[in-house]
Amino acid sequence: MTNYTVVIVAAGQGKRMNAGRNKQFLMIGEHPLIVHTLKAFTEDKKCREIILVTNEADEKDMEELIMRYHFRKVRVVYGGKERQDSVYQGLLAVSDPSCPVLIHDGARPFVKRKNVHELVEKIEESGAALLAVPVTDTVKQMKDGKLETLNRDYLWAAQTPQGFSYDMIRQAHEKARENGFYATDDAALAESFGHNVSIVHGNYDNIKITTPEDLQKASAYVKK
Ligand SMILES: Nc1ccn([C@@H]2O[C@H](COP(=O)(O)OP(=O)(O)OP(=O)(O)O)[C@@H](O)[C@H]2O)c(=O)n1
Ligand SMILES: C[C@](O)(CO)[C@H](O)COP(=O)(O)O
Repeated sequence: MTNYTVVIVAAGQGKRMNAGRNKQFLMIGEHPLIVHTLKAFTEDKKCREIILVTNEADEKDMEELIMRYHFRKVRVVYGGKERQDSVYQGLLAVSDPSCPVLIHDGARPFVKRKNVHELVEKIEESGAALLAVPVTDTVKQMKDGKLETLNRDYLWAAQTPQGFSYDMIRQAHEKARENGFYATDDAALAESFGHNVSIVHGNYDNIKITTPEDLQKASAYVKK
């Protein structure tokens, strides 16, 4: 398996967490959220470079964490208004465009190395892939007053990391910026650019910490 780069986006506001500060610094067990996420990659020999995208206001605290935990291979850059803008800033900072690039939410601390490696192998085969899990609820679509039940056999919940060959995802981001197109994940940009994106079956533990309830679940998970 080849080496890879990861862009970790952590420049959000954490509004739905309502903690009065960026949720990335909230404690899960003994460590801040973002430290759990960083460790998933700093401890992986296949990960060559980590671009950590942060807010200007959080830069000092992020640098302090990086020093305290002796994290190597991490470079900090500033993000943008939307998640997609932050990813783009991260992509601009990547040193080696010949490696596949993974894009990961700082807010997903429990990604498993096995899944990351399966993802990188799939990107080597097909150029673009994401971790996702089959949806377990019945999903309804309400549009123009009409309710429809979507066929669950075809539905997957998208997670991160999502990974791509560097040139392809950078071009997809640039095209989206030209057209003012915003999507909630990076795979959607590759799809809109006409690329096939493969799914790698992820893990239900790879949750995104979005609300106070997620933080409680995460704390229970690390205790276990
Ligand atoms: N302008 C932004 C917005 C989001 N993110 C990052 O994208 C990930 C997924 O976003 P989300 O969970 O929505 O985080 P927040 O934007 O912080 O939360 P909220 O939407 O509740 O404000 C997070 O790691 C977040 O820090 C980012 O880097 N830059
Ligand atoms: C990219 C993502 O994690 C896929 O599930 C998700 O869309 C990002 O979260 P947001 O709340 O849409 O920023």
